[in-house]
Amino acid sequence: MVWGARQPRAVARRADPSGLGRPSSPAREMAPPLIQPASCPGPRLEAEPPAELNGAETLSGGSPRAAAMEQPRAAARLQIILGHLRRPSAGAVVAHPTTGTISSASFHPQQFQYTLDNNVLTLEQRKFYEENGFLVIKNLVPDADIQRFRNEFEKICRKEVKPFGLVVMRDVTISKSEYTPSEKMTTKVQDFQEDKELFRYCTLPEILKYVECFTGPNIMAMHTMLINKPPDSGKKTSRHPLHQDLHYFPFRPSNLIVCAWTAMEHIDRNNGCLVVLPGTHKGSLKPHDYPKWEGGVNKMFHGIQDYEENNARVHLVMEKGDTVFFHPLLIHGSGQNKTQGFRKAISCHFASADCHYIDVKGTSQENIEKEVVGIANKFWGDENSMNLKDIWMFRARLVKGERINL
Ligand SMILES: CC(C)CC(=O)SCCNC(=O)CCNC(=O)[C@H](O)C(C)(C)COP(=O)(O)OP(=O)(O)OC[C@H]1O[C@@H](n2cnc3c(N)ncnc32)[C@H](O)[C@@H]1OP(=O)(O)O
Ligand SMILES: O=C(O)CCC(=O)C(=O)O
Repeated sequence: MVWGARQPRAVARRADPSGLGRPSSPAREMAPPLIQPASCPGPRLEAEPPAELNGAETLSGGSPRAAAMEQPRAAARLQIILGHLRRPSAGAVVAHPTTGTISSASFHPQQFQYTLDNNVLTLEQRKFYEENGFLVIKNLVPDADIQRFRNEFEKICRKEVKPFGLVVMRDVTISKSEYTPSEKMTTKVQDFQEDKELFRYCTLPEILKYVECFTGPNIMAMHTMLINKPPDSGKKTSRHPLHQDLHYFPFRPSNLIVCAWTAMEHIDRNNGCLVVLPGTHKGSLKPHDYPKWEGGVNKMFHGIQDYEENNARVHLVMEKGDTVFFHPLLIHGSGQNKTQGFRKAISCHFASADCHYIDVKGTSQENIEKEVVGIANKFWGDENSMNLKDIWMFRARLVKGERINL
């Protein structure tokens, strides 16, 4: 697998991040210390019975490794970097009217700190995101695009295409069985930034139009996934534990990061929909670690150890093309897939190019850094000894505007 590689700093970074005009102070946001106070504010939406949550996960199908062996490492990296520099940004975004049912809260525009005023979100939509930390836009991605993502995913599973840097993962319950290239053995593909067809998702005007409401105009695609949640084997390993995505990210500020997650088919509690804890984006980053599940846990599926049990949970039932945008501190996860089908969703975490990297040493993120760097070094060789920032710089790609810090 490839979590990343070193990129020359002179190429990838620029000084002087521009202001985004965000009302809240862009003061440096630090990673939380290892021991931190548990704080969990949170509004209430509809209270539902607790969802069963947990993880699904991965195993490399070997394509990055194969690719890496085909060419010297330094040349491969240079090729990627030059590719990034040549790539144009995604271009102008046309505004469309929005759809979606919104509930309101008692905010005034001057109090907004999680959304930007660019005439895309309605006032009600902004209020909803400010209050809840997520926003579902119905029917955002056209069927034709979803079909193309599906086709490409199937080609990857059959190994007809082997995108550079892609991580192919399989569920922990089959992680030690012999690998046969098929959709049934592929739980997730991650880091598809070099796959032209899948990466189209991150450049879709429909998506970027909304992303800009959270990140501002300079947009980086930081982390990409197509999740193929498998039918649960009975061990409940298809669950994704409740977590905050910021745990994985060594960049800040969190308010300039947003995830877009698009259902590729009808998704409900039966096949493992997303479950979110509304309002938890207003809390802090909490310590994460592996949940103690009897049936096993997928690699790197860390969960929050001490979330507020009484916090309301909302299950996001979505149709094909519906897209949820959510804040990286929002506590979320997904339940087990009780059907025989493979539940598909495609997602990208976007960040403002004005964000900056942080050092997570001495913070609660140190455990995930250790795992990620350990795997990257195993793959690329210790002599390259990458740190978390190098890894993220490797996979980050500009999709709109100007590459500034990240
Ligand atoms: C915001 C966002 C990041 C939120 C999330 O998505 S959280 C989850 C993030 N998860 C990940 O990023 C997982 C990344 N996965 C990977 O990096 C890879 O699939 C690996 C788990 C490292 C496996 O890499 P691979 O190249 O396939 O290496 P190998 O086949 O040689 O396996 C190495 C050892 O790992 C084991 N393994 C593979 N898949 C899993 C799994 N799903 N769960 C637990 N263990 C697993 C495998 O059995 C092998 O173990 P040993 O033979 O060394 O004992
Ligand atoms: O798609 C899912 O089931 C969960 C995805 C998720 O929570 C994540 O990757 O952060």
